[in-house]
Amino acid sequence: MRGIKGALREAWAIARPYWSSEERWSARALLAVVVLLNLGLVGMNVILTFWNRAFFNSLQDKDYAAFTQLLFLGRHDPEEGYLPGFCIVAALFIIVAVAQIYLRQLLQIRWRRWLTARLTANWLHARAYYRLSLTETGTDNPDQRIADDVPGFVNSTLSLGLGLMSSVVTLVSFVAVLWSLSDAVNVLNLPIPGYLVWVALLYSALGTWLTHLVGRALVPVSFNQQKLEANFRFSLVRVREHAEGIALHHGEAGEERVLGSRFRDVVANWRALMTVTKRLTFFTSAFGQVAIIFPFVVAAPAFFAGRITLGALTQTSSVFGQVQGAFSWFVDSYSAVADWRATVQRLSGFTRAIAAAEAHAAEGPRREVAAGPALVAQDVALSLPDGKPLIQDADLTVQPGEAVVITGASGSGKSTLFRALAGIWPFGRGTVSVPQGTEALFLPQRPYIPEGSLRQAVAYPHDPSEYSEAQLHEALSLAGLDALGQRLDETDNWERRLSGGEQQRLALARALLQKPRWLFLDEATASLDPEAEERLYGLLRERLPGTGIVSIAHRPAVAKFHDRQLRLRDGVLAPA
Ligand SMILES: Nc1ncnc2c1ncn2[C@@H]1O[C@H](COP(=O)(O)OP(=O)(O)OP(=O)(O)O)[C@@H](O)[C@H]1O
Repeated sequence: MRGIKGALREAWAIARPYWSSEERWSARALLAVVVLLNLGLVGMNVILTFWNRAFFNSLQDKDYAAFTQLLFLGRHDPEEGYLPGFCIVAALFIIVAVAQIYLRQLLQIRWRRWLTARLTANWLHARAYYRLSLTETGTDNPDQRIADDVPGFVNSTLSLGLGLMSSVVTLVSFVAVLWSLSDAVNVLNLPIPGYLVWVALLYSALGTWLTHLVGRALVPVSFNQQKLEANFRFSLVRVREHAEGIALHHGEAGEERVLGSRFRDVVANWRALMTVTKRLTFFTSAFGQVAIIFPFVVAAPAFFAGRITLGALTQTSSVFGQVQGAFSWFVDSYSAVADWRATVQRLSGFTRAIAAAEAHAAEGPRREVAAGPALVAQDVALSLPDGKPLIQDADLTVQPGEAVVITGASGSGKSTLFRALAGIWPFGRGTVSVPQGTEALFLPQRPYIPEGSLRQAVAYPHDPSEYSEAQLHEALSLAGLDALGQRLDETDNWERRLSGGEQQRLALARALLQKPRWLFLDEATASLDPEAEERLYGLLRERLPGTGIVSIAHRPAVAKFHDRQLRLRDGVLAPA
């Protein structure tokens, strides 16, 4: 119970912002209409049981006029009052059922749209996505949280909420009807008030309890099935993503073994699922069969004694069915509730992690506007996500047009310093001051190539329309990618299509095109052959004479294109 209370509180925390957002009035109005339509459906079900009674009475009485009236336009009975015809109720039922589902889906997509936009914005805002990728505190797959858990949360919250409401309303209204029918049906001539209600509730309670006993084994087994299927899919995806590595190692047999073992788990669990489902179906179908006849058996003595009509007998049966259906909703929904709780937990963990990342957003070396023309990093001390110090108070000043190379052993923290200079490393302190209005471009070892056309990839993150055709061609040609000049508008998975060296050339073309005032290169030419590396460094210096360059490089040949050389050793940045 406490678990449910906690889940409700967490769910409310996720849901509340939408229901009090700028869309609140349309959302609330839509929800109100959906609720009313739901209640309308329950109401029509009640009317249908009375209709059912009058209809069977007309059959028993061989009253053809009543029979046709009840089929079409309806009938006024001095005792029963007005009852609409079946055609009218059925038409109304169809319209309400369609409108209810349509508007509910509309509400679902609107809520999902709002929540997705908000979560995506928060995730991207203040670089929470980057901090989360560095620390990974229980937020394993943000993509899954946004793409799967948001619709899962919205859909199950609405369906469980509306299901609960209509089951309660159905239960209450049909119990009232059943109570009114109970007067004429009693045991051994002893009048027991609400006799049928007690029988129905006992029968439903017994049935749902037994269903629960038999069916509860299904929850962990089907949960496991989902997990095992996901593991199998994950292994398949790994083969696709690491196709080259596997092919180079001739690792097919090993992969087949892993895939086989994962799939054997899927099959074994499926067998368990089959066994539980078989047991459950035995029980539920037996119970379902008994349920058809049980209310007739209970009410039949009153019918044969002439105390109730055939219509009252069939009405008793259908009301009984409704009470039982509404009652069993509570038990049938427990696996849906368990899924919903898991979704709520994942989403609220994700939102908490984003909030924590946002709260720490101001941490790490500060970015400031420099007073002079130089780029200045001052007292930059960096640590790892776990707080372990990596670099002690580093200072670096780069004048416009000056080129500095930083070397250091592998793992000494060069890339981390590069991230700090870019202003994205969130662990540490110090300041990085960049002259006002100047642009800095950071090229890591593996350049980021966005989805889309090659034109967009070269201009990234700028709009390609900012550059002329000639400028784009020239930049590609200088970087040694002449052939790609003809394919500027081709949309492809360029990251996979281009070789490692070509991707680095593309990144250098970006620098030659965008002519930033500050250029940072972290092993950005490491995949090029030494001649190409030298030629491109020469070009950068020649074509971007006013640009301050900071390179991180291992190869000594690169050093000659720089004015100064620094070395990072034991956390200290000092002249080499
Ligand atoms: N997100 C992280 N979480 C934990 N440790 C990290 C993280 N990022 C980097 N490190 C650690 O920080 C140290 C410095 O890493 P960094 O990538 O800056 O080294 P580097 O000098 O650029 O090395 P290389 O020359 O091999 O590229 C390494 O020991 C690395 O394992």
